[in-house]
Amino acid sequence: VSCSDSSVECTEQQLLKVYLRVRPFSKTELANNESQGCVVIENSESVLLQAPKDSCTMKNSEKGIGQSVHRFTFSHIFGPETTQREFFEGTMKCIVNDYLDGQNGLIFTYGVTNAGKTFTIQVKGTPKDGGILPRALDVIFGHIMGRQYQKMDLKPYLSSDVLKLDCLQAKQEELMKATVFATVKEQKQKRKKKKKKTCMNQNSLCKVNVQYAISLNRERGVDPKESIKFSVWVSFFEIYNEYVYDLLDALPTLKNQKRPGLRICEDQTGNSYVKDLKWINVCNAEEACKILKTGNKNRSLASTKMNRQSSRSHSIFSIRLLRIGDEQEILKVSELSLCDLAGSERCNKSQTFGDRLKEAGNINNSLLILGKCIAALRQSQNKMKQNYVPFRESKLTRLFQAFFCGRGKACMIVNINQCASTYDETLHVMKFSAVAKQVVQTIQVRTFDFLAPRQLGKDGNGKAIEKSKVSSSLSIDTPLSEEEEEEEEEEEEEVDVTILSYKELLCMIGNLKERLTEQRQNRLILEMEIRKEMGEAMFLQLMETEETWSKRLADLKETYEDKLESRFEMYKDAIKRHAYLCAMEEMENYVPLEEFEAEQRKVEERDKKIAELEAILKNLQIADTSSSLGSSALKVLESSEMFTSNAETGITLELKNRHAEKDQIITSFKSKNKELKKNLWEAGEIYQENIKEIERLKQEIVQQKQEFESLQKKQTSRVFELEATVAELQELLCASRKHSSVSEEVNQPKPKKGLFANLKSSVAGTPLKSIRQSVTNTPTTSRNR
Ligand SMILES: Nc1ncnc2c1ncn2[C@@H]1O[C@H](COP(=O)(O)OP(=O)(O)OP(=O)(O)O)[C@@H](O)[C@H]1O
Repeated sequence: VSCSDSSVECTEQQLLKVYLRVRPFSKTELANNESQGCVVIENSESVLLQAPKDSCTMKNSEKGIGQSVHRFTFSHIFGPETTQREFFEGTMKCIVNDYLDGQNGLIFTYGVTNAGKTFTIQVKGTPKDGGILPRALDVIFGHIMGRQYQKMDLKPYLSSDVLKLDCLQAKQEELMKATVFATVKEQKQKRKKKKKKTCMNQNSLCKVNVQYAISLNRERGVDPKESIKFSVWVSFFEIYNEYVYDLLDALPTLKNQKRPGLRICEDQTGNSYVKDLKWINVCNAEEACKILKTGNKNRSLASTKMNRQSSRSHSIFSIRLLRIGDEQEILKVSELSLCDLAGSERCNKSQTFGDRLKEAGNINNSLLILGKCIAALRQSQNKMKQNYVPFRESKLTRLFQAFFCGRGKACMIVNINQCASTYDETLHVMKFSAVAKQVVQTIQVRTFDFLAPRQLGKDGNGKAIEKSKVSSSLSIDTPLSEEEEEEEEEEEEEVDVTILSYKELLCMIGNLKERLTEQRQNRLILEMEIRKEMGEAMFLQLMETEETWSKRLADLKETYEDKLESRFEMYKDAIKRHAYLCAMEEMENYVPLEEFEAEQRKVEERDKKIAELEAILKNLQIADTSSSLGSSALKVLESSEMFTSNAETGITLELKNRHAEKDQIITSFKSKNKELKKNLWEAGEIYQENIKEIERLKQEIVQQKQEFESLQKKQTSRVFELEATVAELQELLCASRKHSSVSEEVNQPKPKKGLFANLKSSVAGTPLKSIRQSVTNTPTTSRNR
């Protein structure tokens, strides 16, 4: 603790208290095998988180990214068996005590949906087992018991001031309170039976808690006869989709009517407050609980996959305690705020769509900014220099800003469940809280004189109050249209200038200028940090996406492979069937390769024989041989045909045997078959040609025979002619010889004359022997003749 002036200001530095509460398993969770030993509480300050098999963390650690086991330390850890009372005493006692001494306090619960945040703060379940809020109320009212300020003319105003109300305004306050309670009554009448039971429970709870409060007061050494009076005021609002709504405003009855949104402003001290928020004066814990109930009724709840009654907004219940002196002077105003943050679940896990998706986006965004603020606060401590803290980026952090900047004590309650299915989210929450735990808070210890609240109204700025009241009534009664709301948002000034004097305005401008320069300087650093953070977040997201896609890819590959395989089998069968049918159809024409080759050889042989035949036929002189050759060629052809038909029967058998094993050969055989057919056709052609040739040769033989015979006849007739000529010549010769012998005897030989004389000389020139020889060359038959 460091004090600059002990009577005026003291500052205290302490680490932000972060408590962990582990929720027990529900029956359904146990049945769903959610209990996989993910959360192991080592001792009251340390917990071990072990990644279950199917979590992203485990998969990443298997890839070498990150670890599967994480250890976290907290200010205190409360196990699943911890009762509500034990939890309250372990966490809230100190804060509530400080609050009663005039210190501000903020408690916020953080955790995934269904982790027990609302259970921890409020009265979910049985009323006997109330959370920290009803218990804190009991302690507060126990503390001020018998010392309550009975009137309603001193009302909290702005962030920490008090407004002095006149009679009429005080009456209006009473009326407003009655209106709020009337809605509870209406509800009560509807469920009379249930109400009786609840009231009894609440009464019994109150009795128990009042006794408990008295004992606490005794512990704290409170004097019940102290002259100071107390006035307690409560408010309850929610931040839903970055809009602030008063939960004590009745919900619009008309369907298209919009809920009036409230604005966050800053007063002259720079502290944020919700403008026009309803503050209700409560006399006891029961009344405060009624307010809580009314607000809960108007709260944005929805049934998500993970929680049937999930809070979709951040709700803040605030209790302002006015310490009033003997002369109605305000000595102190302290505020205790309990914030039930919406679940920090991820969209895919909770299967959010439409409105739920938008809500989740806004919830995650404001929680992200809260995380950024906490990280920035921690960094500025480490670097020992002022760091830009983005408080103003979300409504939630704007309201929390004062608590982190010394206006009071903040404490964080981290709620987790032990379910394996939400492990990754739980780990994220734990990492967030690990950063938060390192934040050092600088708390201004408020002494009696320090920052005494301003009392406005009767002796203060009456004009400002009037204005405020007018705007308040306007804001509450007239719902703004969407455009108007947007316009207002744009025009919105952070400070409610209506309450400031000219000097204050100048001062504020100066402050703003300073802040602007500071912010400009910090902007570059912030940008770098954001880039880094974004990079890290994107890397993680990319890793997750890659993993999901690679998994999907593998699955797809597998299914396609299966499909392809089955389709391939199908096609194979179809081809087999088709080939079989084709083969059956073409069975008669089918000739195996060996047979085809044998046939080819035969065709070649036949060609040879035909060639020989042709050679023989050319020799026209040997007619008999040629005719016999022709017949033998015919026989050869006939035998080849017979051979082919025999081969065909063999082929059919062969095909049947081979068909099953050699599907692939079918195609090649088909082509060969075609070739064979072609060859056979060619062979047939040749065969036909040969037959024609043989016919032609036969005709030629007959023709030549005829010519030969006619030639023979001509020769014979020629021989006869020659023989006749010879006979004539012989006669002539004889006659000439006789004549020559007579003339020799009588006269001198006479000279040769005319044809006869020439013939005689030629016969005399040609020896008789050669003539006879030519005659002997003629056939014997003709010679005989
Ligand atoms: N410590 C506990 N002991 C027994 N039951 C618990 C405890 N904490 C929570 N539960 C039960 O768990 C369920 C979820 O709790 P709760 O609604 O408080 O979660 P939440 O974190 O507020 O969820 P959301 O963020 O969605 O509003 C409730 O049924 C509640 O009764």
